[in-house]
Amino acid sequence: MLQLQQGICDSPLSMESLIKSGSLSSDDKEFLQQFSNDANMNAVVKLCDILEGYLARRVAPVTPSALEDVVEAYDYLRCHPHAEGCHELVHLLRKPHMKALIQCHDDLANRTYGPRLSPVPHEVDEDDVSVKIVELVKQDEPLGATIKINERTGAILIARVMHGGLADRSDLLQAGDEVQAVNQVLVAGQDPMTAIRMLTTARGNVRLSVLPSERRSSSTAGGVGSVSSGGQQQVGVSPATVRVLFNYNPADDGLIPCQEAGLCLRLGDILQLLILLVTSLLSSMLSYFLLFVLSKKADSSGSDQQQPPPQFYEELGRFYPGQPDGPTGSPVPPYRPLVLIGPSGVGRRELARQLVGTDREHFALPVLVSTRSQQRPEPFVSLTAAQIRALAEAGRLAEQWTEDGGNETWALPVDSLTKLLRDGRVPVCVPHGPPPHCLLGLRTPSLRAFVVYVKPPPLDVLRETRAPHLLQQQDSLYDTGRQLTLSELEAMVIEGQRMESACAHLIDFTLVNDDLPVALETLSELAYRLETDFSYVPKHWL
Ligand SMILES: Nc1ncnc2c1ncn2[C@@H]1O[C@H](COP(=O)(O)OP(=O)(O)OP(=O)(O)O)[C@@H](O)[C@H]1O
Repeated sequence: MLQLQQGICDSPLSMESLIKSGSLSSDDKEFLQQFSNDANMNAVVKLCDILEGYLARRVAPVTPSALEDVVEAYDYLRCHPHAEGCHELVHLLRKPHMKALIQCHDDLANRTYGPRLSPVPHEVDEDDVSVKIVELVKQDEPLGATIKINERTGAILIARVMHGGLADRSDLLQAGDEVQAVNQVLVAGQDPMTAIRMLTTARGNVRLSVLPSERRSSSTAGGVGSVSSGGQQQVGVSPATVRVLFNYNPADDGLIPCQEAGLCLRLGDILQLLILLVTSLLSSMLSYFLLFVLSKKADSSGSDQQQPPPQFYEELGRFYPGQPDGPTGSPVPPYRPLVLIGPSGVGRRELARQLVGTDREHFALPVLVSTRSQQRPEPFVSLTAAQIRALAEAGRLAEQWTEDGGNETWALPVDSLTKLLRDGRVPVCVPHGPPPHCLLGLRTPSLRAFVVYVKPPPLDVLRETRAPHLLQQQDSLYDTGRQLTLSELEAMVIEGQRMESACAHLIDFTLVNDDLPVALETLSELAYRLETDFSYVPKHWL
């Protein structure tokens, strides 16, 4: 039907001339006459004209990275909740389908809906002699592979195979294969543009003569320490992301074989390990690195510190990856509870209270349960000891402790946190006990708590910022009910150092609490950014 309409649009006179020609019977002529006079038919033809005109127009995206701009605007508005009209916009931008729409825009603008390229290989083997004949059936779609020229030999090589493209689907071509001929026309030694032209213009059955790369056989052999024909040792480490648990500067290390090639590591950094082709120098560097890591492990295993299990990390998607497990089946925003740890008196409660005060619709202190019956400033739900015990036995408590000489049992129920998360709010928790124990029920795959270590500043800054006369002046501002003695400040610094080194593997962010308003602003920015940026979590949480 469309083709017929298109034919009519293309040649408006052809119908007329057909009717006038003597080749049609009178019935056919009458039918065509009625057909061409029909109002609906004319409307359809007009519609075709309009659509054709519209399709001929090129629509260009205003920006290729709308998501970035939106995230920036979202962050800004979240940190400035009092700006006029921002509330509604934040609410709108928070919606998962809004993100999907913007992401879709960017995908179209960047044409990322097509197949993705696999990484460029570093080396190509050239010693093979067996020729492989590959036959592909190619219509209008591209080959799905890029080629490059080996400058030394002039060989035309497959540089990359696009994921999901024709070459990839055929499973017959591999990065590193040398293309010798296309449809029996030799390309070896020719200008790569000629080869590209031949590959792009060829249609139907395309026959390629290729010298296979050895990469395929060596990579499928896999395994640690397999040796390829090039004499290079291939380490069978799959790409992995790990977290650095200690500071390391190669310049301070007298044992490293090549200091210039050493990596500066900072505690908490995320390292991505890729598959390596290891030359002898790199091999010795890697062995050194592994020995170094092992000796670090051995160093600390002598102490009473709890050893973290070896853990790989994974990127957590940003900006509403959306988990379809909301109460109504709708996606839940990817909020994570914020957990503040730190030595006693460092200001965790103060920061938590103030953060919640900046945006009560978004942040909340989780409701505790207790056997206590009288009220306290912080809200809690009174339960019997048996009820709390039942929750503990069912694994529904993130933390439990006693107060008043063991007379009162207190607990943080997991449900209190999940309820807030489901309501689209971020729970801000201040665990009662010391880490790492207090984090066991919070750093779980379902809660994925983000741990902020509130670090005391150096003693002189502590003395300055927590001086009694300052506290009195700031009473109204900070609601400070507690004055710390000098010995408490000293103990805070020592305890802070111990906690930081014992829990390094559990800390996601270190916040120095020197100036309270500055620390609060950093915490608030971090909390909002966490919702829009990538972050790393242990792989087994996902
Ligand atoms: N940066 C700061 N400058 C000045 N005073 C501060 C600062 N941070 C916290 N404070 C004050 O220090 C006191 C202790 O803070 P807070 O009660 O929050 O500590 P905490 O870490 O929760 O300790 P604990 O775990 O023992 O309850 C409070 O009076 C608080 O107002």
